[in-house]
Amino acid sequence: MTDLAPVRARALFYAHDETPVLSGLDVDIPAGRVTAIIGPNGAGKTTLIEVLAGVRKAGSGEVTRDTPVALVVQRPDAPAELPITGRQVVALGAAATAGGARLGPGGRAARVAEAVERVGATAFADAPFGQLSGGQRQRILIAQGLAVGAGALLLDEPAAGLDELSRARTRELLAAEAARGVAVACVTHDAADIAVADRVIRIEHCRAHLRVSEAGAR
Ligand SMILES: Nc1ncnc2c1ncn2[C@@H]1O[C@H](COP(=O)(O)OP(=O)(O)OP(=O)(O)O)[C@@H](O)[C@H]1O
Repeated sequence: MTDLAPVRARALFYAHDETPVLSGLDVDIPAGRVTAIIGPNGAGKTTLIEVLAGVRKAGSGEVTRDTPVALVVQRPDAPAELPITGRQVVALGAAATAGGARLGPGGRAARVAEAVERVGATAFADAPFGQLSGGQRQRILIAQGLAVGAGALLLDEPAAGLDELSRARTRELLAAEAARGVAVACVTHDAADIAVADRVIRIEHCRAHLRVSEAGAR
């Protein structure tokens, strides 16, 4: 018998206004695996990941989260004068973690520094977030997700805007998180991300067509 996935949805239905986007989906995001969520533009991938993370409420069906979930959103525009550094954005992730308060200021700072280092952002982390390039902001957001230390890490196109080195580094990071038992799901259009994913969920036609293939690579 297989363990229940810590993040899962059953008979999931979601509509934007009156338009059904997700209809009757059963989705598992298992621990220790990287699940790629793929499909054409407008298929409902972002909607799915936001419903799984709990930032959107399912219209009907059941969404279960047995673990805290960190969501890495697509990089936002940010005004250049926004008074927050990249490192402070990452610190919001460390503060959000279940054990964040117990860590204390030194522990949280160390966790932030580690996450910043893992995404290769040390050189620019202390610049204002709004003055970073799009790819640099994206890397800061990935670091924020890592700093949460949640049992599930859901990412919406983390590779968008990243150079090749940063894409490869992100793939390695996600595999490392899965290797330590995190349930990882990643919306992506990147062929290399899909090739190395343990599982692939394909969403098509804006609704219920769902295919899961298990690579079983790990
Ligand atoms: N806030 C919204 N209000 C109304 N419709 C929306 C909203 N957000 C998304 N939609 C619609 O829901 C559908 C799914 O959008 P979603 O962003 O989930 O797709 P996606 O698969 O992530 O697309 P992409 O690959 O282009 O990022 C699309 O038809 C889109 O137009």
